[in-house]
Amino acid sequence: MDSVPRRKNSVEGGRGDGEQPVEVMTGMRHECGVFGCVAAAPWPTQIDVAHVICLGLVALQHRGQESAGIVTSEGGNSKNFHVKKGMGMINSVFNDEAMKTLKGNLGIGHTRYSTSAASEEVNCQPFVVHTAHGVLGVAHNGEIVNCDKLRNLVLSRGVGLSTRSDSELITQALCLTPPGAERDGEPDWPARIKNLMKLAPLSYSLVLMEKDRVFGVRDPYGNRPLCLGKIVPINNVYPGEIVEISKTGIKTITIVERPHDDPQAFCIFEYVYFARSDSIFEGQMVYSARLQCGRQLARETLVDADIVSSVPESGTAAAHGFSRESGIPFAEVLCKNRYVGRTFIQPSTRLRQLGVAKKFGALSENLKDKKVILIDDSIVRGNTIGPIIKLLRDAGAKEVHVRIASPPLQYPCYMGINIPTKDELIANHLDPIKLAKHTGADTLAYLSVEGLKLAVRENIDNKEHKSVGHCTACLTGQYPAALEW
Ligand SMILES: O=P(O)(O)OC[C@H]1O[C@H](OP(=O)(O)OP(=O)(O)O)[C@H](O)[C@@H]1O
Ligand SMILES: NC(=O)CC[C@H](N)C(=O)O
Ligand code: SF4
Ligand SMILES: [Mg+2]
Repeated sequence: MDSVPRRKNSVEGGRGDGEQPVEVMTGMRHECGVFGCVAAAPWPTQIDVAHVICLGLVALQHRGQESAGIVTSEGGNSKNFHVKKGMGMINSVFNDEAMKTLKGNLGIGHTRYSTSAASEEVNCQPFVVHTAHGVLGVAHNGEIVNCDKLRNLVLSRGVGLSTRSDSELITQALCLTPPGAERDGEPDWPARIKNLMKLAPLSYSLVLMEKDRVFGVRDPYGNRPLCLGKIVPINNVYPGEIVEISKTGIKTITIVERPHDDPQAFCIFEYVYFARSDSIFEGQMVYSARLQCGRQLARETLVDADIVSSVPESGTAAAHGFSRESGIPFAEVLCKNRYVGRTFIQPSTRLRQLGVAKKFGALSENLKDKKVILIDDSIVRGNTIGPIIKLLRDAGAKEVHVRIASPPLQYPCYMGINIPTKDELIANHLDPIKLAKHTGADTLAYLSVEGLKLAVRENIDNKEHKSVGHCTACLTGQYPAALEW
C-alpha cells in the first residue's frame, strides 16, 4: 500500500537540542530487542531464568543501547513480578545484586532504542501493570503506526496513561476487555491480544507475560522479526502469529490475517544492516543474504580494481560476495576500534569530524598503490564514507570506488527505526556522481531495489515460507500500511 506519511512531530525526541552535547549520527538508529524465557516443568526450576534472559539481551545489545529491563515471575499464584530496569547498557544495569532479585520460573527482557518517547527511565521496558486479572508485563520492538487512534480509544475508556510511549499504550490496550469474549470474570488473554492486533496491525514483535505464561506475538505484516527456540532449535514466529509458551510447552493460539489482503512486509533492512549476521530469517542466514547482495552488486556495478574491501562490520559479508562474483581478491583495508560504539557524543565540530577517523585505522600495506573497491552496506547521512575515503587515500590508495550493497535511503521509517528526516538523508541531496565528488571517491554506485529484493529472496526457504514480502519503504516510499498519525 502506497501512502505519503507525515513526519512524526515528537516533542520527546530528546536529541541534539541546543544545551545537549551534539550526537554524531551515523547509520540508521536501531530498533529494540525483546526476549522471553519459560523454564519447562517441574517448577521451581533449577535454571537461572534471569541469567538466560540477560544472555539473550546481550546477544541483542546491537539493537538498542539506551536502556534495558528484565521482569521475572515465580508463576503459581504469585501476585507480583520481580522487576529491574535502568538506563544504559545491559552490563551496567544487571549487576550481581540486581540479578539476585530476579527470581523466577519465567521472564521477559528488553533492550531499547527509543522511537516513540524520550530516552528516559519512565519509558524503559518491559512495562508492568496490575490488571483485574493479575500482573501483565510487555516488551515491544516496533512502532504503532496508528498510535493516535489507539491512544484516543484507550483514553476514552477511562484509562490514564503515564507516558507518551506506544509500548505503554499496547500494555493498556491489552487490559481492555475485548468485545463479547470474556465470561465469568475470567480473562481471555489470546482474545485480548487478537483485539489489540485488529486495533493496531503494524508494527511490533511482542513478548507478553502473565503470571505463568509468556506469549510471543508478531504483527500480521511480519514487519519486525521474532523467533522461537527450545534452547537450541529455533523456529520463526510467523506474521500475525500468537504463540503461548508455558511450562508444558509451546503452542500456536492463532494466526491473525492482515487487513485488506495486504502483502507481507518484513523489514528488508534487517537483512542489510540491523540483524546480527548469524541470525536466521525466513529459513536463511543473514550472512548468506548479505553475501548474495554483494554478488548482485558486482553484477550491477563492476569496475576494474586490484582489491575488494569493506567498511567493517556490516559491509564485510557483501564485500566477500562481490569478491567471489567478480574474481577480484578480498583484502582488509580498515581496522575498526572495537571500543568505540556505533554513535559518538562529541562537544565540538572538530571532535565530531575526528569521530569517524577515531573509529577506523588504515591497513596501509594492504592498499598502497592499489585500486580499491570499497563496499559498505548503506549510506544514510553520509558521515562515515567521506572520512574513510580520505583515510585510504592518505594511506596510499590509488583509486577508491565505493559500492553500496543497498539502494539509496530516501524516506523515513515509521515502524520502529529511527531513520533521519528526508532532509538529513544525503541521497535526497546528491546523486551518485555528485556524492562521489563530495566524498572524494573515484566512482560511487548503489545496488538497485530489484537487485536487493532478488538477492534477499534467492535463498528463502519457500517450502516453509509460502508467502514472501518485504517492506522497502525507506528506499521506495511504498509503505506497507497507511499511517494514521
Ligand atoms: O552514512 P552514515 O550516516 O554515516 O551511516 C552509514 C554507516 O553506518 C552504519 O555503520 P555503523 O558504524 O553504525 O555499524 P556497523 O559496524 O555495524 O557497520 C552503516 O553500516 C554504514 O557504515
Ligand atoms: N525501537 C523500538 O522498537 C522502540 C519500541 C518503542 N516504540 C519505544 O520507543 O520504546
Ligand atoms: S521503512 Fe525501511 S527500515 Fe523501516 S521497516 Fe521498512 S525496510 Fe525496514
Ligand atoms: Mg558500517
